[in-house]
Amino acid sequence: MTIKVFAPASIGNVSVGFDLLGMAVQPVNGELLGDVVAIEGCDGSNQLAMEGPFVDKLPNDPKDNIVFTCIEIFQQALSEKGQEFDWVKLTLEKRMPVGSGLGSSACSIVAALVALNQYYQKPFSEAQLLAMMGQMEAQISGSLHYDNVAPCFLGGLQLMVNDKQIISREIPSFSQCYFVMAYSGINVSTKAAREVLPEQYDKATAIAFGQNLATFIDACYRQDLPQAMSHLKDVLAEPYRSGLLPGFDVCRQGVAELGALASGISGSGPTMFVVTDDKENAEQIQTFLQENYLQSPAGFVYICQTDVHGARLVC
Ligand SMILES: Nc1ncnc2c1ncn2[C@@H]1O[C@H](COP(=O)(O)OP(=O)(O)OP(=O)(O)O)[C@@H](O)[C@H]1O
Ligand SMILES: N[C@@H](CCO)C(=O)O
Repeated sequence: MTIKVFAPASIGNVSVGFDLLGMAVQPVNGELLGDVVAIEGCDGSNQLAMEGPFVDKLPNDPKDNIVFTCIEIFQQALSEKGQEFDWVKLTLEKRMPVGSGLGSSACSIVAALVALNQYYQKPFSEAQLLAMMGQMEAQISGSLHYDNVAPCFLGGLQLMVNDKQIISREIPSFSQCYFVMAYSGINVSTKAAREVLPEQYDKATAIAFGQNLATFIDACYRQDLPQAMSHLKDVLAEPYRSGLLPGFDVCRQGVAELGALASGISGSGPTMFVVTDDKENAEQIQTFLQENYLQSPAGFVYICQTDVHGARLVC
């Protein structure tokens, strides 16, 4: 029997929590914004097939795909537990553009590891799986950060905590909000977008960062939308990354004039996210971004809300 797992797109950083905060999103029109991985048993050796709208952006050799590495590390972990295993064939439906800021590699990693855990009868706990997901993401982006894999796996708004047993805790999000996600259609590598950041920050920036994050989290717990939105500011990455994103500053100004509550870079970009609590306003913002932010035919704009489910089995 074939098992199929879907893993959703996510907003890394959510402006205030560089590497520490992430939120899963789902389009309100019901489309699947994320990757799907199917798994079944096979003979001889492990296999990976690839399909989907963004398959041409992946490495040609399946062995260079992060999903193949997921199979290898998962089976190695099974061996270390003394558990025998059979060979598997995975099929990756690559629905997410690579280097998009939507957690594209995280979607593949999470869908693959959840599918493997399901196929092999759940040998690993949620925390063990999340640790493996972080390890895989670090291999791709060059640094360990969970702000895409954790929300993609667990759903909702997730805050990374410095505790290996837990790794991530869910924070109450704003279920009334719409997140307009505009992928401009260009590729921004996470590694490159990390290299433009300074090694050190000054005291005023450190204080502003701490205040924004703490105030935002407090507002989430009190469901105080105005306070949350007035502090949704990125003082660490956005000042250095906005130059990599053609049209970002102009569009930011444009959506503010349309009444957006806040906006920012999703992960390392180029996707921009815009927050509003009004559906009609979300539609206006969607049209504006379609007309002004897209740089290539590969771009798209979705109106999303928080995805509270995370990775899940699909038919
Ligand atoms: N299944 C996969 N999905 C995405 N990228 C993959 C996959 N397998 C291998 N790669 C490679 O990993 C790298 C991913 O780069 P990067 O981390 O910048 O992208 P990303 O994860 O798509 O970014 P983002 O999190 O901003 O969406 C690319 O070089 C890509 O070829
Ligand atoms: N927190 C990571 C997310 C990458 O998508 C970064 O901003 O580099």
